[in-house]
Amino acid sequence: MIYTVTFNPAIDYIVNVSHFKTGEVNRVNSDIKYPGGKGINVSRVLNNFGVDTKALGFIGGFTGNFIKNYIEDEGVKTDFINVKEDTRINVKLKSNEETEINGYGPTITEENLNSLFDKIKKLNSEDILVLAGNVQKSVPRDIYAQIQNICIKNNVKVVVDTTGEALLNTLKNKPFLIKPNKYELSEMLNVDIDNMDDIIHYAKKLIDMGAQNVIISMAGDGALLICNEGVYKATTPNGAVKNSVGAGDSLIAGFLASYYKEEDILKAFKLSVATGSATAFSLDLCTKEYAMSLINQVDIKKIS
Ligand SMILES: Nc1ncnc2c1ncn2[C@@H]1O[C@H](COP(=O)(O)OP(=O)(O)OP(=O)(O)O)[C@@H](O)[C@H]1O
Ligand SMILES: O=P(O)(O)OC[C@@]1(O)O[C@H](CO)[C@@H](O)[C@@H]1O
Repeated sequence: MIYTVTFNPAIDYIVNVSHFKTGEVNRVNSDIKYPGGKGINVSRVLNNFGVDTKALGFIGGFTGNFIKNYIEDEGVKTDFINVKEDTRINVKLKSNEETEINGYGPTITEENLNSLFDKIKKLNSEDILVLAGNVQKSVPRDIYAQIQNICIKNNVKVVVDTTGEALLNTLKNKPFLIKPNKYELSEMLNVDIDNMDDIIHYAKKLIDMGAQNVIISMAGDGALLICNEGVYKATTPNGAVKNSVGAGDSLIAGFLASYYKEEDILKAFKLSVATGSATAFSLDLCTKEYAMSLINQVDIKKIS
């Protein structure tokens, strides 16, 4: 089973406004609410691919119930821990530019954390765990590293998709896969990144620091994979972007959907990029059929 943990789920409130202006009343052309949060997105796409997945994490209030009911109706298994405050609402404003306002999220208590640890202790070597998204300020900065320590004892592969210090803290525990985008790479290592050579150089540093496989996603410019066999670059398919929210999460889901069945890193990389793009070209997260229809447009080259 592929488990995901989302510490800070969200309702993604997507609003389309033509020519958004600050300081004025703007009327929306259309709006829609989706269950969101990075781990939840990974589970939703895995479920679309027919892969058995369970979403863990913390939800609260009417917003939390919306998420739970929506994804359970789609067929995603859930085992959330209820918290006292409401799950956040993240505003994704589509206008001439894309603007995001991500909420703070509910407080997580020590008791909440212990309940999560108890659930994670039950995973075994057949399972993969995805730790994805931002963790609230009430949670220790090394929480993902603490969870990895439980997983190491039970031989559970761990994928980490977060940023900054929280991600750096996990490297010593050898995560199976991490996926910073190029801006997150520059921010986490506190370096300027100007070109592809810089991206490769610093992505290799993440391998030296402990990551087993690193994907650097580069939106419309594709993605890089750094693994035992070398460095690979993937092109993206052509298409019109409708909503890129969750493209990175879809990339991880596509990777795992393939890897879980075939254990072939390069095949998994190919499907991952097709899946990320399929979501970028969709309003909601992508379907399996759409991702598969794009896979032949993904060209992978070994570049070192
Ligand atoms: N404009 C685009 N055209 C084609 N594919 C795209 C585009 N934007 C994203 N993708 C696909 O999605 C993948 C992930 O995108 P991106 O690098 O934006 O991830 P991210 O920053 O983690 O995204 P998010 O946080 O919004 O989920 C890319 O590697 C690519 O396959
Ligand atoms: O605030 P975080 O946890 O970093 O990101 C949360 C979020 O922006 O990530 C997902 C897209 O990747 C959205 O569904 C969600 O709103």
